[in-house]
Amino acid sequence: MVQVFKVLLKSTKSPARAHFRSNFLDTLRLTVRGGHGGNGLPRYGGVGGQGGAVYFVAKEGVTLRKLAQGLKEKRIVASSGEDSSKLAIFGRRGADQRIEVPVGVQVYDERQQLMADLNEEDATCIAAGGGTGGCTGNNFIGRPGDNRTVNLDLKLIADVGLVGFPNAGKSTLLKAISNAKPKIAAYPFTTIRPQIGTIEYSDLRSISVADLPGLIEGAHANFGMGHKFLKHIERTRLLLFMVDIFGFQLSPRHPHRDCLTNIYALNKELELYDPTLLEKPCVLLLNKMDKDGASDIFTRLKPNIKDLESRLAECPEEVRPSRVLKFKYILPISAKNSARITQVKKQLRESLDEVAAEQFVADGQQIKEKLQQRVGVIGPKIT
Ligand SMILES: Nc1nc2c(ncn2[C@@H]2O[C@H](COP(=O)(O)OP(=O)(O)OP(=O)(O)O)[C@@H](O)[C@H]2O)c(=O)[nH]1
Repeated sequence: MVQVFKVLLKSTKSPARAHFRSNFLDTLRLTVRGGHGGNGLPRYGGVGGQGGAVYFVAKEGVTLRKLAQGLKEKRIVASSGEDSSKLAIFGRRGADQRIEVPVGVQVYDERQQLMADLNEEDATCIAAGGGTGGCTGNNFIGRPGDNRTVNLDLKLIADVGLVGFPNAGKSTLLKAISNAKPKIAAYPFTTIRPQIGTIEYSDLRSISVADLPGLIEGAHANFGMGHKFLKHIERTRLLLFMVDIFGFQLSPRHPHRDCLTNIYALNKELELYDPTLLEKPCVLLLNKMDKDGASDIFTRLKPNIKDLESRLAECPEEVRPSRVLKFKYILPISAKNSARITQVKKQLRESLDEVAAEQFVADGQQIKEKLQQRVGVIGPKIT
């Protein structure tokens, strides 16, 4: 009987669902409390030890999932400071709680105010300070430490953010240009977590590319996974758009959109998420050029893709952006056959170098302006 139940219960578990379960965790909510300050000793003027603090340190290789699994509970409390005593007039400080978090985590308090942006290795943030020890200022009664709920929000850091609708061939491209091993299948939503691949060049230069899945038309209205993964795009320096040259249809209930309309739709989704993203430099890849008829479509649409304003009026209103993208490069490729992949790598590198050069000039100008403001008109002349 037990065996029968076991079999029956097992059979209710759909194998397909297991595939959709993602191990990726990019937000984590924790309660943190600094240690209580130790009491002072009024008779001897003894000072209680300060409570320990809870602090976060950014470390490569740490993931939020590992962190969550490593914690016994989602409440982290630092130790209290020691009371002052005749033997130890100055009470010992309570032990801190050091929590390692992934690089790229932003720490928000309960009011959703940003407390810290831990975007480089060893960046540190005190999440909850310890209470002060008892002393003359507080009648020798130790104070409680900070107590708050914090949200850890991970935003991946990559040089290039790869965006496109499902089934465009993003995973295939990532596999062809980098060391990543994403899952590839002929149905949409195969990729259910952001993947990062690294492109290695012969001169040891490397560029990281993040495949940001789940973007669909209407994601801004929380369709599908909504904009869950789009936040990761904020920290990329270059956007790499990918569309299927034959267009895309999300489901039989949705209209089939041709390649140009899909570019407008991607443009619109980004605009709705954050209009400043449209200012990022971007490159467009038109994929599946190996298939029959692809070259004709490309020849026909190329002038319109180069100048997206030209056919904007014909674009269906629901996917029409108010500001169009301007691509640095437009490349027809076949990710599957690795056709023009070397050129993609080359263009990505060149585009990033251009971005870095522009940033360098902009930073220089900013420093100059700041210096000029500081020295004013009577200071030394800054050229
Ligand atoms: N003919 C052809 N098929 C391709 C090409 N690139 C990808 N495909 C196929 O298109 C399908 C989808 O490819 P994926 O790489 O999984 O697409 P994706 O954009 O990562 O899809 P999601 O995981 O749903 O976001 C697969 O069947 C691929 O084999 C190409 O250049 N030519």
